[in-house]
Amino acid sequence: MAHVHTPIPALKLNDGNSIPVLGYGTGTAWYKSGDEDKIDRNLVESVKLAIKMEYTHLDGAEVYKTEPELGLAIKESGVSRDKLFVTTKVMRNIADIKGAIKNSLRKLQLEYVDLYLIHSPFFAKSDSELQSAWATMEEVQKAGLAKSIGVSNYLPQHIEATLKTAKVVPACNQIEFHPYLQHSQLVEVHKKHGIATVAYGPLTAVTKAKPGPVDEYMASLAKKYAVSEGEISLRWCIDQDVVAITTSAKDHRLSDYLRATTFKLTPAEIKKIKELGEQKHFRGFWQNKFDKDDRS
Ligand SMILES: NC(=O)c1ccc[n+]([C@@H]2O[C@H](COP(=O)([O-])OP(=O)(O)OC[C@H]3O[C@@H](n4cnc5c(N)ncnc54)[C@H](O)[C@@H]3O)[C@@H](O)[C@H]2O)c1
Ligand SMILES: OCCc1c[nH]c2ccccc12
Repeated sequence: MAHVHTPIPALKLNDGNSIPVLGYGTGTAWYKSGDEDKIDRNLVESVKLAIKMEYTHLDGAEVYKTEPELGLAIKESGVSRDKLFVTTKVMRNIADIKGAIKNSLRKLQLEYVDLYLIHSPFFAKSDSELQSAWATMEEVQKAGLAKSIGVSNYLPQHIEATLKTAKVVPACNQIEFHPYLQHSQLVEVHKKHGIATVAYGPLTAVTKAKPGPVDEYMASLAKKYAVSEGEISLRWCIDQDVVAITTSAKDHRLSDYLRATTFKLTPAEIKKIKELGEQKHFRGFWQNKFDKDDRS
């Protein structure tokens, strides 16, 4: 297990804060379907190992029920709070965002999170519900409970509706993003407003959607850079200024992923993956919420 000690670089957000370009997620491989109070020590130890490996960006959510483990790992790591970038999200308690963040902070044993996200727009039956939820997010930021505020799983129409009344532009939109779901229209909207794109499921093309048109090319790039196809996938995000959130319950994968910070793809390579990826459409999350063919 080769440890790579290149610090993970950060991207500047529109509010002046910085977000590390590679994050460790506690959804997917880790979320708990059972009792939130029953601590998963494997997760605590995995987060501590990640922090030791110099991952600083940790992604949680109230619905993953993993905030207690994140909090314990941060505490037991002994790393100072200001060296870490902690995200959590609100979904179940969207009707009481202030109560939700206070509850999350209590479980995380933290005074503030670096980034607080509305987990999805699907709670809203009207634009005004999106707008009033966002106004409450702004209050949460003002109160110092979250350094940055953003959204997740928003489509262009949700962003435009939110921006009509927003005082603060969302710092980011965390979305499923990989060669088979490039959201080109949405990413254009992000760029226009200075909203950072944060990718979840960045490995999807090589872990869940094979066989596909990028397979052969990804394999050739993995050989060229002496990394795995997964790290090519992460680098493909990072080289487009897209923050990548990945995870694994396997220690060796966490260390392998860090190789994504040690090389760069050429503009031609980025473009070729883009073009090959456009030949296939695949969505791994929230299939019941998005229109089957919606690639925006
Ligand atoms: N906002 C949202 O709605 C939302 C949705 C999904 C995920 N997320 C966040 O993003 C994080 C990462 O999401 P993800 O897990 O889909 O990301 P990912 O695409 O990086 O996949 C990681 C998974 O792939 C597995 N993997 C890695 N290499 C592999 C290989 N060679 N072969 C087979 N499997 C391999 C890992 O063990 C891990 O389980 C989540 O933990 C969560 O924090 C957010
Ligand atoms: O963010 C990941 C997608 C998601 C939505 N609701 C959940 C509940 C438990 C685990 C993951 C999710």
